[in-house]
Amino acid sequence: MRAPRRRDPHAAEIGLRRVASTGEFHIGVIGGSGLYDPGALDDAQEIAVSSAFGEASGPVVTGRMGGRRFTFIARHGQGHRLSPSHVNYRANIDVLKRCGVTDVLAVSAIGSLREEYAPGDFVVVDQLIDRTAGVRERSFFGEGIVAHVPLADPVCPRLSAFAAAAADRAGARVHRGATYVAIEGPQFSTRAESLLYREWGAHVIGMTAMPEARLAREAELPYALVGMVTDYDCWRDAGADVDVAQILQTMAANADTARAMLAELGAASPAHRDASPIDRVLDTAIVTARDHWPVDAMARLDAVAGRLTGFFGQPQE
Ligand SMILES: CSC[C@H]1O[C@H](OP(=O)(O)O)[C@H](O)[C@@H]1O
Ligand SMILES: Nc1ncnc2[nH]cnc12
Repeated sequence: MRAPRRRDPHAAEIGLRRVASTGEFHIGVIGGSGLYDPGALDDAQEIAVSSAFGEASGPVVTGRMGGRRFTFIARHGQGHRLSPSHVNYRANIDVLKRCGVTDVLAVSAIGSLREEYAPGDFVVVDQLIDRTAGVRERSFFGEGIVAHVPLADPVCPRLSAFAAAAADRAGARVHRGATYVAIEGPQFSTRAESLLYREWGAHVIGMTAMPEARLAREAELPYALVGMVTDYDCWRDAGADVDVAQILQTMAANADTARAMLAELGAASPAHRDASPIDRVLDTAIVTARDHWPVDAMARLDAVAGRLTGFFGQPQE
């Protein structure tokens, strides 16, 4: 599906500050490798939204499915131009927050580190191990305003349960609960690394969930990750080691099921969702004394932490 491209009359407004929340459940979808569009959205609009954190991966597409609002961004950009190390994760999350999303569902291609997670299966991840190299921007905070959010449980159990049920209804074989190890890439792992991650207890592997999940948490957005297994990485004695052709072929075969999952999610989600503790995680995370918050940092955080900083120094709460 190609949504009509247009400059929304409110785009400048959206680029400046987060859209006032209507209290409506609004799902932001980050589409990974092989999922460059969300499927048919009612009243689809493509909007270029600017971010205080640089260039997002591309414009968002916003519209409705099953009555629910979805806003979609392709993680690697249209045409898959951005490597996992070059995705601007901060800008993507900032842009989704500016669009008023209440929750973020990431959809990713993943390798399997376990025999029972077979190519084509969907895996709803519940834990993350970060093996990225530390070069990706992993926090919105630190330049003038310091915050330490809790990340013990990096995904939202409610959104994960909604997504798992939707994937079931879309006809996928679904595994609930798995530990995802995020590597820097862009190369795939060595055999020794793959075997080591299995010993660590990881079940699946990818290159993008970190720092995405960290940033969603800082932006007070409940985050869930549905992985689609594309390969067995390189730990098995039998079978071929992972390569991109294998991944893209499996993704091509499963992208329609992923879109069906989104449609099912829209059809079954409540119009309004109950509050989540993640919605207010910054209440107890910011350590910098309020009278030391620099105005420029407050302006940059107007979407991510707008609930606390307000717009250009005017606190909203
Ligand atoms: C194209 S193969 C490797 C690539 O696929 C996964 O991307 P995403 O998580 O965005 O679906 C993996 O993390 C790598 O970035
Ligand atoms: N084996 C693998 N390693 C890292 N990222 C992946 N994405 C899909 N398969 C992968």
